[in-house]
Amino acid sequence: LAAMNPDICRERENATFNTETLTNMLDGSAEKTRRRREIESLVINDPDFQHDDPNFMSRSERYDAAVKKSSQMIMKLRDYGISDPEEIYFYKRCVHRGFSEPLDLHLGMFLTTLLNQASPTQLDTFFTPAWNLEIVGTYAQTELGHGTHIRKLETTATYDPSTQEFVLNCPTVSSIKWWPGGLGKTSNHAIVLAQLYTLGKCHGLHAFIVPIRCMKTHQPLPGVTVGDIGPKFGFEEVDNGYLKLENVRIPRENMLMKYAQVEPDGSYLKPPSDKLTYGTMVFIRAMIVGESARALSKSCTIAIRYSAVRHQSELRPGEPEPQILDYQAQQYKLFPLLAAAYAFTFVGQYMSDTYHRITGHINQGDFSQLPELHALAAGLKAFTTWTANAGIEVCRMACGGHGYLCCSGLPDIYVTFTPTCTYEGENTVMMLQTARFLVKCYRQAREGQQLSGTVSYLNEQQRLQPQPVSSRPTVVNINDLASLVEAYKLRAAKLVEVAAKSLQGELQRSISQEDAWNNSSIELVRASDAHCHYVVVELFAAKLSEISDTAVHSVLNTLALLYALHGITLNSGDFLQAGLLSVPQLSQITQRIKALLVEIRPNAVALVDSFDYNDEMLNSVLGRYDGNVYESMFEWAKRSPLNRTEVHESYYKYMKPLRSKL
Ligand SMILES: CCCCCCCC/C=C\CCCCCCCCCCCCC/C=C/C(=O)SCCNC(=O)CCNC(=O)[C@H](O)C(C)(C)COP(=O)(O)OP(=O)(O)OC[C@H]1O[C@@H](n2cnc3c(N)ncnc32)[C@H](O)[C@@H]1OP(=O)(O)O
Ligand SMILES: Cc1cc2nc3c(=O)[nH]c(=O)nc-3n(C[C@H](O)[C@H](O)[C@H](O)COP(=O)(O)OP(=O)(O)OC[C@H]3O[C@@H](n4cnc5c(N)ncnc54)[C@H](O)[C@@H]3O)c2cc1C
Repeated sequence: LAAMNPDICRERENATFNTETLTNMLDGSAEKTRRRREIESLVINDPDFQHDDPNFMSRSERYDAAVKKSSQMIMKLRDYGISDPEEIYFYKRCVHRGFSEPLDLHLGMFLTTLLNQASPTQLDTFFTPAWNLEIVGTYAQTELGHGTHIRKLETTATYDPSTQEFVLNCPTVSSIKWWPGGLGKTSNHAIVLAQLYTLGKCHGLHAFIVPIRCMKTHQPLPGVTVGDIGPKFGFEEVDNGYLKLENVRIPRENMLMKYAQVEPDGSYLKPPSDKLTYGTMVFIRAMIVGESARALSKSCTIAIRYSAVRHQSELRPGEPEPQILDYQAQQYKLFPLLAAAYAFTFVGQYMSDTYHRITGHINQGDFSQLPELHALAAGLKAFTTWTANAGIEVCRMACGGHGYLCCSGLPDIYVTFTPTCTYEGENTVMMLQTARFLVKCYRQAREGQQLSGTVSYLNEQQRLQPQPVSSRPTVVNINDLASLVEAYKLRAAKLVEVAAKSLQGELQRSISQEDAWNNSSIELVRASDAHCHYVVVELFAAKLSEISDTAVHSVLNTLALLYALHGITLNSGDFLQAGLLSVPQLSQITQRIKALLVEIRPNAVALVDSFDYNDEMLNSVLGRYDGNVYESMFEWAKRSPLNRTEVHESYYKYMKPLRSKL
């Protein structure tokens, strides 16, 4: 066993707080940490889950290995009696080392849609076989022609009362289902989103359980054309697929009927809200917020540990080369991202709690908070994925050339994470959904309604009327987190107002509501962004009040200040324009940020250690806990398939003959 790298040892010795205390806080409690580690070690010590490096495998081999692991995973979850969704998720993440896998859509969307949208009778019929993996399903909504504007999806489900069946059709090329994970080769069923026609009338999108492959032979059923859509930017383990349905008949009982129903005679019963069909997307959007935190915290772990062991260039003449983590510019790249990773972890927990709380009410028949849940999940999904996506790339470049190697782990994190900006609702489109809610709330507040929840600040609009900057006291105290939260809130209020006024101005030019909306999109997206930024800063600050350990409190307070101040510098125009900040304060903020970087520096490694990614999960030579990066990089390179023979066959085939010809 190689000794621990001395630099990284020193970093750990210099930390001012106990990493285990912080890990427990991130997990929720010491018991939760213990259980998570227990589950992870079940996987790590399991010989069935030892695997070849996917970087040295073809796509087909990678898919094969992933299906093998997924199948074993299902058996083992059963054997160990792990059935809590959160614990399944820990286990799954560890088995697949953070990669997406062929059963994701089955576990994340097929089962969830069943649970939320099937009637009790349908649950009896479908849930147990799906839980036992006899039924393997996916969520087939997107078509070649439409991903975003789902009201225009073209797949139809037409009810035939004579046989009490639905007849499903993809009538055009653009109506072919395209993208669903696990659809190409793995699934034998799909939840298909289709336009429901009954008694000659279209009732919009509804969800149907459609068998697509024979349960015995796994061959596609008659009328079903199904396959893999081909290699992608990443997601190599996943068989994202296409599906064309031609006169495929399914029983009436296969339409999910918890809310909307079609009676045997074809009459249609409306759901209490037609947005309930979109519920699974809200669930995954809420989950993605936590994924942003994970992707960013992993990337920071790799880049910060590596920066602690990497020495480069000369800082002071005659002295040894410093750790690259000592460069202010390096700290300025990484520490705000570290702060964001912490912020998003707390926001992810909040989003998950909020989802479960409001879904609880929905299940009791109270739909009043659905619009806020939708707006929050959509906005925070977009806000956090955009930041994390850009942040992963910053971390990669902060590792210099070695960050470009697959063994750094960073390319895989990036290609696996980046589609979260697109799937489950393209980010710009999601920001515009949040803006729609904000503008509505703004108008309600103007009409005198009292708003509650995350938008309650819009109640204070009278107080926020524009005043000349000079006549108004400067709002921000840059050393006080509560004051920074207030500034973010006022910025959000201001930008919501700017967006609402833009709409109003456009409408006064007597153009249509829709054109006014399109002509105000830039303001609308900015308003949502400011709203989400406020929510994140507010939640980070609120989290601090729950921390009793003074050492941990102190270091997280520093991170929260850095997160808030750095966000102000990135958006200084907004704060200046709104009169929330003065020009001299901007340079004070820069000075304050520099001081915060210095404060964080001795704790940087401990702060990433606290995320508690074991080496198997991190899968990065640069992010290794022991810091022995060069040795393991050399070992990894030796295993490259090109090195299997000393002389590659291409030499004999092309180079050698060429030489004799010249
Ligand atoms: C024993 C216990 C068992 C437990 C088992 C539990 C199961 C789990 C088990 C284990 C857990 C393990 C976990 C496994 C991990 C799994 C990992 C999962 C990985 C997932 C990978 C995902 C891959 C990707 C999938 C996809 O991408 S699916 C497709 C997603 N597609 C979209 O998101 C489409 C985006 N478009 C839209 O959402 C909409 O069309 C729109 C653009 C938002 C709306 O357009 P518009 O035309 O305006 O819509 P309208 O219909 O007119 O509605 C306007 C109106 O509605 C409101 N609205 C809109 N959306 C919603 C919503 N979702 N909810 C509520 N309200 C909504 C909108 O605000 C408007 O309201 P107003 O009119 O009032 O203003
Ligand atoms: C890896 C991956 C996995 C996926 N898995 C699934 C799955 O399992 N099941 C499934 O059903 N789907 C899946 N999808 C599809 C995914 O949900 C869609 O790609 C996504 O919803 C975006 O839709 P789109 O591709 O039609 O983009 P488009 O809507 O065509 O977006 C293109 C551009 O147009 C802009 N735009 C579109 N509408 C508006 C608007 N109203 N206002 C302003 N700008 C607009 C967007 O901002 C974007 O810049 C997956 C996609 C990927 C990449």
